[in-house]
Amino acid sequence: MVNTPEPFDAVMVLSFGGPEGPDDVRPFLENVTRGRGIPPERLDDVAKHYLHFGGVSPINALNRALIDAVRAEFDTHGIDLPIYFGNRNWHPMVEDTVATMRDDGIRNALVFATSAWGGYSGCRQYHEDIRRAREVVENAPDLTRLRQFYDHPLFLDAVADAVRAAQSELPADAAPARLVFTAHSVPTAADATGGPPDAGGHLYSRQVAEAGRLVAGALGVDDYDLVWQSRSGPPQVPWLEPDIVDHIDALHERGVTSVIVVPVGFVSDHLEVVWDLDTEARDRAAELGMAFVRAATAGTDPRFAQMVRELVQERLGTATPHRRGTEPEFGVGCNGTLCAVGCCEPPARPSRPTSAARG
Ligand SMILES: CC1=C(CCC(=O)O)c2cc3nc(cc4[nH]c(cc5[nH]c(cc1n2)c(C)c5CCC(=O)O)c(CCC(=O)O)c4C)C(CCC(=O)O)=C3C
Ligand SMILES: [Fe+2]
Repeated sequence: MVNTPEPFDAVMVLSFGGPEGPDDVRPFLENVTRGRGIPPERLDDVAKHYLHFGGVSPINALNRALIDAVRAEFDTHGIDLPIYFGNRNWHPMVEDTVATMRDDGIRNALVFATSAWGGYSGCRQYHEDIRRAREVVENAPDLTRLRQFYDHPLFLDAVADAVRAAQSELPADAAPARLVFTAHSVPTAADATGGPPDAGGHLYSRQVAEAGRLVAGALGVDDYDLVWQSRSGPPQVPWLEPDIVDHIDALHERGVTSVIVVPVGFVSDHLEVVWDLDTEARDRAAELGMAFVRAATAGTDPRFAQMVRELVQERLGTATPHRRGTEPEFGVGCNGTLCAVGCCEPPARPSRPTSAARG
């Protein structure tokens, strides 16, 4: 008997997860930072950011809206696959979702992870989530991750249009705005090991840089900045810099009076965007008398759901892959298999400082 592979029979949207009420905040943060050497002071701080918004991160609602939009895309394109939702750090947890899929008779699903990027946090960790869920769920379906999409034209076009919209929101008398792309910082050691061992490293920061370059190019801008945000971890551990807030200071010192911040590193307006940019960075710009507009994220643009549909169609063999970048693109894997042995190796975790060491 010929062993033909089973057809794909479902799609799972796999994301980070976020709290949906004040009581969720602490247990959510414990899940995120388990064993990661994040100082307790940082956690207290981040908890305050969440509690400032009633303990609700926008991320789950945004993912549910994305799933509705992808459902509509599937329906108009005759793609008859159910869509499931699972998270790494908060309910619906990926383990529970995979159990539900198994109970529904799903055998071979595609997985759309909501990060565009390679690297440990954006890519490998989603493979680890898939592997962990399949380990705890007996008779779990096969789960094949879709590719990284940092340079997908529909993603880049959505970001470019968000910048155009931001430009039109600037006060009429503002000077032409400096374009500043921003993405989540990661430890420089983690960035260095990003990608397969023989591919030169720094996959995450290279892809972010290329996405920024492609968006700026589409806008005809050749002088812009790329900065980082939302660093955590102990201060002695180096993370990608400069930080967005420090960069606003630096721009002010150089006489820049108007800025558009483009959170290209984030697919939707989750907490790092609404706190670190819309609160901290915006307040600093206001103190300095700078005009400040934050461009929208791509996740709610209809093109983003179209892109998810296209990525699925690529795997169904009904669409050709579209991409604009030249950086290598990885991320595909079945059942938690990495792109290559040792791909995106996490750095050694710094141990938590003891209370004695903290004084
Ligand atoms: C590269 C990257 C992305 C983009 C790729 C992707 O989208 O996956 C991302 C996304 C996100 N990060 C998020 C939240 C958090 N990240 C943390 C901590 C960390 N992030 C890191 C990196 C990234 N993170 C790293 C290296 C750490 C240090 C600890 C560790 O090595 O893992 C912490 C702990 C507290 C803190 O220190 O801030 C929180 C609460 C949320 C949800 C927000 C919401 O609730 O709306 C989202 C989408
Ligand atoms: Fe994060």
